[in-house]
Amino acid sequence: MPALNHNLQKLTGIAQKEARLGIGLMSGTSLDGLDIALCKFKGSGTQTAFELLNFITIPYQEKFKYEVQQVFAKKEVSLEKVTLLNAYLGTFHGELVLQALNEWGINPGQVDFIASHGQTIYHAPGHQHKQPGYGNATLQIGDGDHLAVTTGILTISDFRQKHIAAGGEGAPLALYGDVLLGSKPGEHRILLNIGGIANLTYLPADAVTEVLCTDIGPGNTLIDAACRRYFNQPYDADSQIANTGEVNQVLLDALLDHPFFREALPKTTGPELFNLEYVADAQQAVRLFNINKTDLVATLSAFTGRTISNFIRTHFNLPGLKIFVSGGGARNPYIINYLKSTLPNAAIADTSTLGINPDAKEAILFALLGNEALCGEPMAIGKNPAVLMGKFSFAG
Ligand SMILES: Nc1ncnc2c1ncn2[C@@H]1O[C@H](COP(=O)(O)OP(=O)(O)OP(=O)(O)O)[C@@H](O)[C@H]1O
Ligand SMILES: CC(=O)N[C@H]1[C@@H]2OC[C@@H](O2)[C@@H](O)[C@@H]1O[C@H](C)C(=O)O
Repeated sequence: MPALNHNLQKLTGIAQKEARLGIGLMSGTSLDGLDIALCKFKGSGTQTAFELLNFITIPYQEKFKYEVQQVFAKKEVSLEKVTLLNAYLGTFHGELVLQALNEWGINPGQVDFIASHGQTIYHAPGHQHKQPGYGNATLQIGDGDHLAVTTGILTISDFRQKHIAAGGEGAPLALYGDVLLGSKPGEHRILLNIGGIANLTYLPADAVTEVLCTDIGPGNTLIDAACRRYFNQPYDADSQIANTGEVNQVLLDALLDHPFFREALPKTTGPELFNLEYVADAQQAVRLFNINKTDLVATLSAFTGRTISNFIRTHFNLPGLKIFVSGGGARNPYIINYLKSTLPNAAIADTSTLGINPDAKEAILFALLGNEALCGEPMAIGKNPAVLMGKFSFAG
């Protein structure tokens, strides 16, 4: 039998190791920076033992954010810019990984794999694009080959395509990590992530078949967009703006009146739908042409709170429900207080009470998916695609 080439030999060696060091990378819809989580794994699937060794978010510079925004969540963009950014981002993320490893005093040679989400620039589930003849689609850029060659580390990337190929919408992938890291027999749990978009995984006390993972609607994306446009701030730090505004009930009702909220579950969305045009359309529908901008931020914050609490009350009105929050929205007091006051029967805490750093959770998820791609088996969870995801890029 011919010998395996050096890449396949190395790959097999990593998959068969007793313990693996993996880096998970997440660059979310908020475009705030690159989350880098260095994790140690033993085993896979339900036998996974995992430890977060280091975590950092390296913030993006304004110039870089501006470049990505040119091609982000827009129907028409420069194809040249997409092509340039696809390569640039892969190399850039690789450089940020090297920077983080240097700060942590770790030699890249010690790391077995990188699992990279890339940057979503367009998410197009069928219910949103409505183009006849086309199915669900999504596009993440930041090619894995560039990461692998820049760092010298085996890289696994582009996780969402397999999920779509196997019948999903390409998101949320949180499901696979949440089941492994967050389930507890005997407890009804919700793992709620409030990033640009809010999503949750419902983990019932016993039946894995009833696990549900879905996007809910906007998380911080509309609040951030209004803060950028009207206050020249990237976000509403500690809800300082929302807390001084008044919620406009008429606008809030108009924002809530959209077919997305009536779509079958599970469903996904993104800033392609939830953007300032969505807000302008809602204003138009109720002929509210002038609104004080502080009240607008309060109303958008209430919109996020209301969609999340409506969703949880409608689908999981259970005694003893425990909700664990992650993502930047866990640090938005307006949203968290809104949830606490409208879901009085649920215990709400952030995921640190589970030993999961709330800012690191999504980067950990991708590290975990990378570990599964290397040595796991497809997991059947309810009706979700039972597939291993990710494409392999070798350094040499
Ligand atoms: N102190 C704070 N006060 C209010 N909001 C905050 C605070 N810190 C972070 N945020 C919010 O969290 C956002 C970043 O969240 P996160 O990093 O979870 O998003 P993301 O990973 O890009 O999103 P997604 O999960 O949708 O891809 C910021 O843009 C801001 O809206
Ligand atoms: C297409 C895409 O990038 N979706 C993200 C986004 O951010 C939150 C929400 O929308 C979620 O569906 C998803 O990310 C997480 C990591 C997921 O797939 O679980």
